[in-house]
Amino acid sequence: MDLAKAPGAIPRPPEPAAAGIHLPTPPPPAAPSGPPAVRVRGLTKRFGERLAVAGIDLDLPAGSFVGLVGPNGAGKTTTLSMVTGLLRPDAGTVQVAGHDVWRSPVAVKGRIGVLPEGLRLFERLTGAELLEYTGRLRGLPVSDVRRRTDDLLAVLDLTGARNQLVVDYSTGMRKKIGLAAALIHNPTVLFLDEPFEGVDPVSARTIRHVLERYTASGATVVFSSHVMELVEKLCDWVAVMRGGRVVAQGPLDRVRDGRPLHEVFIDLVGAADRAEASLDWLGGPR
Ligand SMILES: Nc1ncnc2c1ncn2[C@@H]1O[C@H](COP(=O)(O)OP(=O)(O)OP(=O)(O)O)[C@@H](O)[C@H]1O
Repeated sequence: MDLAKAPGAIPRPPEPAAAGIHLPTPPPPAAPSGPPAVRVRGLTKRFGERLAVAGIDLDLPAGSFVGLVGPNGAGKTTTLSMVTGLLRPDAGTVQVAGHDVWRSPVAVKGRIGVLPEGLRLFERLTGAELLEYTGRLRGLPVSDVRRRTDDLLAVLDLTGARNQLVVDYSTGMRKKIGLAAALIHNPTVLFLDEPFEGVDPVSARTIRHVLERYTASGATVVFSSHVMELVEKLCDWVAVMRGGRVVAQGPLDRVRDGRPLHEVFIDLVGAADRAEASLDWLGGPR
């Protein structure tokens, strides 16, 4: 299949000199061989009184596998929605592959694939029809669309369900067909919000293989997750959010600093030992 060819692939830049948990606002990484996959400056979003994203800066190098992590309500989905042009920021700028998301939306949208949280699919199409429709919307020739549809369905183990209506797909199958739709135009940067949520281990492994193959071609994946083991296994770059701020970002090994990621995460997000507070009745006499 032609996913691995990635014509727009940008070579992976060297690691920046300094970034990690001891430097909450690290300097932007050097990117001598091209623009970073994502460059965010001062990105801000308020919902009423709530400051969901508080003026964050992010520099995600091209060619990396990026994990965006943080506790519930940290601002990950809001950030990804603004970075992918789905939600207008109150302030700040976002560039993807060197193009401003809000000034050049067409240039950006042609270069990205998105699997958003709570993805709505065209339920009354079959899996194959959904991919063919998406490919045609992306402006691909019919012959390419057919070939890519067959390839994606095969790699994602959906060939047997190609003529089944999407409404009848399971949660994991929906994630996989959504991923296929996000990949069909061979984007330069792929954004995935919780791609492994509700997915069984076999489907998760299939998705992982597809993503690893895709990044090996020089493309960039940015995904949000709560599963530190997965982030540790897949990612070479992480950004940690808490309360609408980026509290650490950089190469995984630099952020981890020799410790398991979940320990670093708990330190960074300041998890209090709340479970012991006031549940003395739980498990007591009934
Ligand atoms: N449409 C909205 N209207 C009002 N508040 C919102 C809206 N979307 C998000 N928020 C608030 O913004 C904050 C950040 O939410 P967001 O969904 O970005 O967090 P998250 O890190 O993705 O969380 P989770 O891991 O639980 O999915 C939360 O306090 C949330 O309640």
